[in-house]
Amino acid sequence: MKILEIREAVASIASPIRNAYIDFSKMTVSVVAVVTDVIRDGKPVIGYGFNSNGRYAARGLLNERFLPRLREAKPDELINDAGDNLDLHKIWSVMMSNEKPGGHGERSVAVGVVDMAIWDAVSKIAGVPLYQHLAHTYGDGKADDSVFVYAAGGYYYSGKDDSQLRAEMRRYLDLGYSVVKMKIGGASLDEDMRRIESVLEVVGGGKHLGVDANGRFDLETAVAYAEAMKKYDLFWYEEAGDPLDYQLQAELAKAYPGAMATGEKLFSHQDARNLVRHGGMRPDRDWLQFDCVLSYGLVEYMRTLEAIADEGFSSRNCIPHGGHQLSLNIAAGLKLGGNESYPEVFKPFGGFADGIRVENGRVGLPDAPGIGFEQKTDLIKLMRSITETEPGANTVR
Ligand SMILES: O=C([O-])CC(=O)C(=O)O
Ligand SMILES: [Mg+2]
Repeated sequence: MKILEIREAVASIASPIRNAYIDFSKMTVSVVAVVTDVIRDGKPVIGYGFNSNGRYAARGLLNERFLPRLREAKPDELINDAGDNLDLHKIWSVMMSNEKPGGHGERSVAVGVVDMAIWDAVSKIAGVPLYQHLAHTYGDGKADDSVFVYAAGGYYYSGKDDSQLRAEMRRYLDLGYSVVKMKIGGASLDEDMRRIESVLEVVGGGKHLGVDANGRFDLETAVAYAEAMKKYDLFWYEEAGDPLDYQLQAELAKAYPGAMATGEKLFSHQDARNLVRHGGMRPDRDWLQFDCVLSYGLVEYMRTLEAIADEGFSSRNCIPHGGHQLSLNIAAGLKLGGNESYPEVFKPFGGFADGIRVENGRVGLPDAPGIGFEQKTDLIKLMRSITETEPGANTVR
């Protein structure tokens, strides 16, 4: 078997929302389609991938380095020994040939997009949903039947007041979520506490609310928020300071007895290992949010899971950033603590297969081969349409 073609396109996920650091008015994602010569149900198997959200499309890196390496490789450098499927680990090494270690930058995003598409193709060729493939190949053979998901939103945008924020959170509860998340750090401390208290009235207590500062605070501000929020006993306090400031995180742990969460902007297993070694994160209560697509894909994420295990953390400590179906499959197949979900933003890239409902804060997964994109009509339609145009003509829509 072989890869016949890899198509690349860029899609817009722009919206008027804002977190404490950026607005999303120009946000884009890369989409790739890996076309194989394997026929299933009378059609060639095509794997799809996209790069989560928050880091912009990686078009230059894909076209200058990572896709040419795959196109130039001999077919047997990319397939397994039996010759009947692609080999993710070999493909990863081909993409990363002639890349120095460290300084991960955003090449990890480009590699992650391709990695997602290959996992989709591999599980379609194997004829099973990816979560089952993962449970059989790397786990204990049995995937979780459902996954904890929380509703991320609570963004700032112009003209949004507390009653709109409360109404948004009520919609999430009505959809079946039991935990919601809102942004902090984009307003004054007093204003944010008012916003938090207003949401707490709706969700019924701190255990149902996480807050996310998106890395905005210095140590003094992070601790001031910690002091002010301690009494709420929140689900978690996310990304207080700069993602690479492990000392800040460790100091915060001393001031904040509640659960902390971070890691969405760490893009390699080495960075993840540094966080759990030096960031004061506590396996008995804290959460790790590495998003595999932003961080070299699932091949690397498995190394990350090993690295955190060496420091006393379990896969159940992980609730990845990004709200995409790849992490949902990983959560079920490799037994993570859950997954993020964005019921109202980053459409159609976030969300679940059509007809799958959230119940008591948990979702099931579709029973079809692959990641489940074909079972999410709006997403597959978009990914097909932008990757089926003439090469080079694929534009942001
Ligand atoms: O606002 C963002 O960039 C997304 C984010 O942090 C999250 O989902 O945790
Ligand atoms: Mg976040």
